[in-house]
Amino acid sequence: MIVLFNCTCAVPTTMDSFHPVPVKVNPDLQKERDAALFNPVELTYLKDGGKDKTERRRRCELLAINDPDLQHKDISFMARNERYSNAVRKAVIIARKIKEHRLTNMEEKQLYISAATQYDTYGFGLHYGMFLPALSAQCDEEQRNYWLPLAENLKILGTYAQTELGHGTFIRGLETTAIYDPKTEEFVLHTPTLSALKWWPGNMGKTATHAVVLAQLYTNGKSYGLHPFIVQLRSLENHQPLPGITLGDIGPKLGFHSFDNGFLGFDHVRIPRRNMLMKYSQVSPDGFYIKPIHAKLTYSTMVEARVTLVSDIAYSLSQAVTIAVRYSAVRRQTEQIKGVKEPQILDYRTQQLKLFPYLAAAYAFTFTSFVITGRYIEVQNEMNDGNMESLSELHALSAGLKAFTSYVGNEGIEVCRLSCGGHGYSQASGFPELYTLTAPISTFEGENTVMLLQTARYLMKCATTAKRGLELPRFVLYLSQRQKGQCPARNESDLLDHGLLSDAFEHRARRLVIEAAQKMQSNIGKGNPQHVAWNNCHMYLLKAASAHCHFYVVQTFVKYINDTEMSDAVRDILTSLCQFYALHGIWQNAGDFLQDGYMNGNQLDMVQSLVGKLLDKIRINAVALVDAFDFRDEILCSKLGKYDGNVYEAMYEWAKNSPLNKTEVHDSYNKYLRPLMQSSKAKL
Ligand SMILES: CCCCCCCCCCC/C=C/C(=O)SCCNC(=O)CCNC(=O)[C@H](O)C(C)(C)COP(=O)(O)OP(=O)(O)OC[C@H]1O[C@@H](n2cnc3c(N)ncnc32)[C@H](O)[C@@H]1OP(=O)(O)O
Ligand SMILES: Cc1cc2nc3c(=O)[nH]c(=O)nc-3n(C[C@H](O)[C@H](O)[C@H](O)COP(=O)(O)OP(=O)(O)OC[C@H]3O[C@@H](n4cnc5c(N)ncnc54)[C@H](O)[C@@H]3O)c2cc1C
Repeated sequence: MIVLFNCTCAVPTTMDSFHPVPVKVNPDLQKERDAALFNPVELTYLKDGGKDKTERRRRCELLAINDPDLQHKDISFMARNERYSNAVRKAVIIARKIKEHRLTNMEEKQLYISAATQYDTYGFGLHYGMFLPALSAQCDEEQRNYWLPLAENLKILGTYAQTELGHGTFIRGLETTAIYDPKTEEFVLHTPTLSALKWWPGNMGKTATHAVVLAQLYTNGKSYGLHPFIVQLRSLENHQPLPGITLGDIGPKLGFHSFDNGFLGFDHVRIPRRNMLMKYSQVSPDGFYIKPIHAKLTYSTMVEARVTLVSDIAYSLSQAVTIAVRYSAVRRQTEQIKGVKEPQILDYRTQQLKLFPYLAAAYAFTFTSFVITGRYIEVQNEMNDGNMESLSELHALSAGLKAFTSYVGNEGIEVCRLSCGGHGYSQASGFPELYTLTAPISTFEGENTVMLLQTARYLMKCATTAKRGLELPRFVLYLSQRQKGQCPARNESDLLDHGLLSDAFEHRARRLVIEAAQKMQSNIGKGNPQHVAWNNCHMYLLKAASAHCHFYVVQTFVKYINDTEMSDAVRDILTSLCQFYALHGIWQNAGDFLQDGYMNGNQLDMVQSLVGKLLDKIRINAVALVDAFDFRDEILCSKLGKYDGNVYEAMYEWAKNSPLNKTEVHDSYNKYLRPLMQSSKAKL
């Protein structure tokens, strides 16, 4: 370890940190760092997967942060047009620099991109995020050889065009048609109605030259459902839309201001037969259809994206708690004893109760993202060998976790913003961008309620399988085990046991899944058709899916601590954080644990008391816990969350840059105010 800080206060911090040496660290923040009971760098290494990986990440980030070509004024001071243009400019530079820096590894590229884009969207987000993955997953060998080099070398720029104006969730109901014409060996793409216009695809409004378009396939007069097609949208010479194609931007949104989400219509546009992506299903030249080995393989791009979003949410929530915890350490408010300095707001129990559940969740989701990413890779390998057995499991897991984590993540970011009082509302805080960037994750890649219902659908099947005594996949194996009676905790120390806490969430999940299955059965027993019974049982199904995901996260957190090598000090704080995550979850959902008598009032009292006690353990380490996320100021983009804690100086400097401050007297004074105030009527 090296001594890095040459600060004006107390003892220099020994931290293997890559933050630049600040001239002066806010003394309150320094005091927090000095008091921490573990070394945050150790936790950084753990989170990154080892010291080497941390160093590599930091190198990639610095390459972007220190690059003069990637600098620009704060996006908060840009209008939409300028933001879009800036995002495209940067995307082009990023592409060039990735080559120059020889960043060939996917992880390194992503790290570089995320540091270079900071808290804005990436101008080629859909190209890399969905277009390339869709091509990789859905092209056959020959198509891959043709399209991938073009896409990878940015000779074409792509998007993923699935959603329509009238249809987003229910994709079987999409209206865009692709009718095969064997005479010319072409598909004819057509938008039959207004509601069939493709609507929302990112980078489609102004940027993309190509799209993977999801359309209803017809051949030999028969409909075969949704299939992916690669379609050229714009000329590669002058970027004009091609004949028969209508394109545009859908207008400003809640956020994503630099993104050109677009609309797209086809008027009998012809594409070659081989533009249907044919890895899983094919149409022969004479129009014969060959079906895929699994009906839902067309949806695989969405599964991949949902897995990635769990990591994105963990990352955004980590940023939000970093800002809020650091700010809460430097912000002082409300004199308690006359003449004595106002306390740090982080000392208020209510502030801790706002922030620490999300601090714990940020870690829980980070570890969960490791596990689901690992599982995704395993299943992908199985599928590459032609084994589709685990696809349903992966779909249920990724859909549920994407929904569960993004609900909590969105809520957490908003709570963090509120916890910063008025300054949280300023763009200087970073929250408006962070919130609006993360908010649509609850909607895109599958609306959250719908995704939880998909998980519930899978769990209902598993409940039936379990009842029949048949084998279940590992992550739902608990459904085939018997309920364990009552929670055995006799005192507070019992309730700190990770095994006991995990069992409590397991019990709750199993009970709610079985209850939902019974409600479904009794609804169907009353003569209701399946879809009516399903709708009647929505409230049980949603709760069951959510409880299942909650259990999965708690179990993963526990397992991570048990299975990972770490120092005693880090183990100690992660243990407290995990206990807090679980106990707070029980406290917040007390009804579920009391409803069937699994826990009693006395145990709940102990849970609540422990939540209070753990606040102290986390309080002393809170700043170190957020430091361990290791966000540089240039990446956090928040004046409230600055590493040196010099918040007020930073806010004042930032405000001076507001375009309204360019002139001392604004134009509107001469145009409107002066005539008003100097008119005879306005005289007092
Ligand atoms: C922090 C910063 C982040 C910055 C990010 C910047 C970049 C921004 C990028 C944003 C990009 C956004 C892109 C998009 O949004 S693309 C569009 C995404 N759209 C969706 O996700 C649509 C959601 N709808 C669906 O997935 C399906 O229609 C739905 C699953 C809801 C229903 O499908 P369907 O009606 O066909 O299915 P059924 O309900 O009848 O079920 C039939 C069986 O199929 C199983 N199933 C469903 N989906 C899958 C799947 N993906 N894989 C495997 N199996 C699946 C389902 O469980 C049923 O199985 P059983 O019959 O066995 O029960
Ligand atoms: C920022 C952003 C970027 C996007 N980028 C893309 C993109 O690049 N490409 C693309 O193709 N699409 C994109 N989308 C579209 C996105 O995928 C859809 O908006 C999303 O899938 C939700 O579908 P929807 O809008 O039809 O919602 P709806 O389904 O209309 O949802 C509205 C309400 O109906 C409820 N509901 C719907 N169906 C059911 C059901 N079966 N049971 C119970 N409740 C139900 C939902 O829970 C919700 O409360 C993007 C969207 C956003 C916001």
